[in-house]
Amino acid sequence: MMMRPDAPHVVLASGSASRRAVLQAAGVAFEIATPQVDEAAIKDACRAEDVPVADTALILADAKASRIARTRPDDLVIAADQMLVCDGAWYDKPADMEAARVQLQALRGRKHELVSGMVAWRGGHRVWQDVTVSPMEMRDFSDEFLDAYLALEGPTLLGSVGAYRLEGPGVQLFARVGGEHSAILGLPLMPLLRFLRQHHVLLD
Ligand SMILES: Nc1nc2c(ncn2[C@H]2C[C@H](O)[C@@H](COP(=O)(O)OP(=O)(O)OP(=O)(O)O)O2)c(=O)[nH]1
Repeated sequence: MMMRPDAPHVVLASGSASRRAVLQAAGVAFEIATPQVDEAAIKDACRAEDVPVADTALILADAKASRIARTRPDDLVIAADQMLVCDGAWYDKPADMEAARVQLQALRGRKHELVSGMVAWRGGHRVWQDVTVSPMEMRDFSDEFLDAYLALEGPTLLGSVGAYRLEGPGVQLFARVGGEHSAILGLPLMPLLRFLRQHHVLLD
């Protein structure tokens, strides 16, 4: 690992397999803790109060980090939340495969943004935050292509805010993608690794 010997204990407050895989592959040593947060209720409240999407992502990330940080004041707790916005409408992880089909049909041939909010908490408060926006554009794929994609990927798509996975055959859904690959998968590494070096976690 690329960790400093005096690094604080790092906790990823997430139940996301994608985030865990991205951080692990980056050579960061961390523990996983899965926060119990009613994200839908927070999202609904933010939508009702016209909270901007970037602020909503940070509010959700804070909710996850603070739940775990409360009992771990000395650890560095990292959390993230990713929102999908298309022409002002917010999309969420699909409830089932039919919802995944409907969502992909709504996004095809159009541009959308993935808005990732990340926070770090230590000593009972937020010590860092970042918002990264990934511009995405789906091609106008056929229903035949969509049927084949849904059959191939199956329920793995239900864990993704876009009802797609960019890695693997999901890349065929797109006309163009923008920004870091890791940001699309839910954990923007460039800003996070910069912070971890500044916070004396990773070797500089
Ligand atoms: N494998 C994969 N996952 C993706 C992709 N795009 C988005 N995701 C996943 C990453 C996150 O797990 C999820 C975004 O939803 P959330 O930010 O609410 O996170 P989630 O509830 O899954 O986990 P967490 O809140 O961190 O416990 O979508 C992709 O292209 N590939």
